[in-house]
Amino acid sequence: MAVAFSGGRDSTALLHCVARQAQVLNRTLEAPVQVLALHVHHGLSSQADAWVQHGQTLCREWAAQGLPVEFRHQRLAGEPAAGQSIEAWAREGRYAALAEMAIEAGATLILMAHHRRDQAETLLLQALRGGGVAGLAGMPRLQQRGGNADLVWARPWLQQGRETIEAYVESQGLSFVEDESNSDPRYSRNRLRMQVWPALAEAFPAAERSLALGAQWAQQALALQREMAEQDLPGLLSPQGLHLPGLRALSPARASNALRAWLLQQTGQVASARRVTELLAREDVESTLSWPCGPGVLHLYREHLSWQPALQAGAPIGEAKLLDLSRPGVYPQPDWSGAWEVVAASDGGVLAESMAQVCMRARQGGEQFQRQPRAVARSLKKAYQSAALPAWHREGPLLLKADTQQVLFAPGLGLDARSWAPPGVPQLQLRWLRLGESEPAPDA
Ligand SMILES: Nc1ncnc2c1ncn2[C@@H]1O[C@H](COP(=O)(O)OP(=O)(O)OP(=O)(O)O)[C@@H](O)[C@H]1O
Repeated sequence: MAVAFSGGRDSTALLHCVARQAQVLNRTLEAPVQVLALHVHHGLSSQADAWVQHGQTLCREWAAQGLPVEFRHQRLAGEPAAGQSIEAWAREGRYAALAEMAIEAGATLILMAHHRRDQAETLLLQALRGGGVAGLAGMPRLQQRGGNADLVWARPWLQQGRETIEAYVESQGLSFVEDESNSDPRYSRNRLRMQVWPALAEAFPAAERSLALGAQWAQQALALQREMAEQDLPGLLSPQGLHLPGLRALSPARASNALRAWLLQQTGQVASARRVTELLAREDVESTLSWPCGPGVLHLYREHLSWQPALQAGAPIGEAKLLDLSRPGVYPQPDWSGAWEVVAASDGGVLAESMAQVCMRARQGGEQFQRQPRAVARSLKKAYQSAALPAWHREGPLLLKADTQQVLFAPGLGLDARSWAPPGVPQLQLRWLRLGESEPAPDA
């Protein structure tokens, strides 16, 4: 068993409490329980090394006093992706690191020290962001994450008042660290804690308890929503996708619920309220339409919605790869869910020898592209902007000359004019085909 141990007051109390119970249990158990204290160093605070040190020392002292506790830690590598908040990056990295440490040590249960005040704050913050039932449900007591069925995450103190934990820490004389970022007003939770909570608790003394109860009701409502979607979706799904008129035949609330559940299953992301409302209100269900949606593209075709993951420019899809495309044929590229089609032509193409050694890779930024022979090469980004190509028409890898890394072919734009062969001489035309497409992609 493991405790996610930040070194802060609450997880110090939880770790101590669990270790004491394990100590008592171990007197009667044949195979003694060892409590792992798992700490994540986010690499964000100048204090973080000292927190690791503190955790290590504390656990050693407790072990010396007979508590069955062992400290482990992991430092996060990398940094937030473009557009990702530091908080989200740290949270994701923390959960991944905790899971990795637990699995490595053979633990199947990780306890976290969130308590009733944390739950009340979560509900309030979600409400203030306009969150739906899933947000208002706050944090679950038990959960599995990332499809890993071997690991259970538990919050045993979710019904525990903050004061009780404070009293425990004091009575046991526990030392803990204070994270200076907990008073940084740039974080909404801190603003809520510092500016709103004191006034709220004074005006409504039962606020913490009542809000935590509200989260419990929302958890029930969330379970009902999920059950409803499980009942409604199978009848609406076929190999063509989700039948939009069938969906709209349901009551508005059920239709919206089923659509949101399906979009979440497909994209792994919560759909925006605007997207859901707009899809359900569409009259032109016979039209062929596509929208960027989460990490992919949502298509409407013959009354059915389907979703395809996009291979985004710059995404880490495989390594750069050297190819010989100097002969006509189809060259599947499973990493990219597509294939190169090379056909013999007498104009609009590139000389076969230029295709004997080409480099295929994702966009990295900084590439140049020339659209016309008498134009100048300019940034690929600008070329895309002026071509006003929707993102999903830019799918597929770049092809570059292997020696100079000059772009030969860009998805959606086609061949770079610097490589065009003179008309009339034998040459090759190139197309990027997406898997499952009978028609060529509009690059050609
Ligand atoms: N760096 C970390 N390493 C391990 N677990 C962590 C870390 N940060 C947070 N946790 C876990 O997530 C819970 C909630 O996180 P939160 O950021 O509210 O904690 P905190 O204020 O840093 O510390 P505490 O909850 O211990 O007072 C913690 O109680 C702990 O179980």
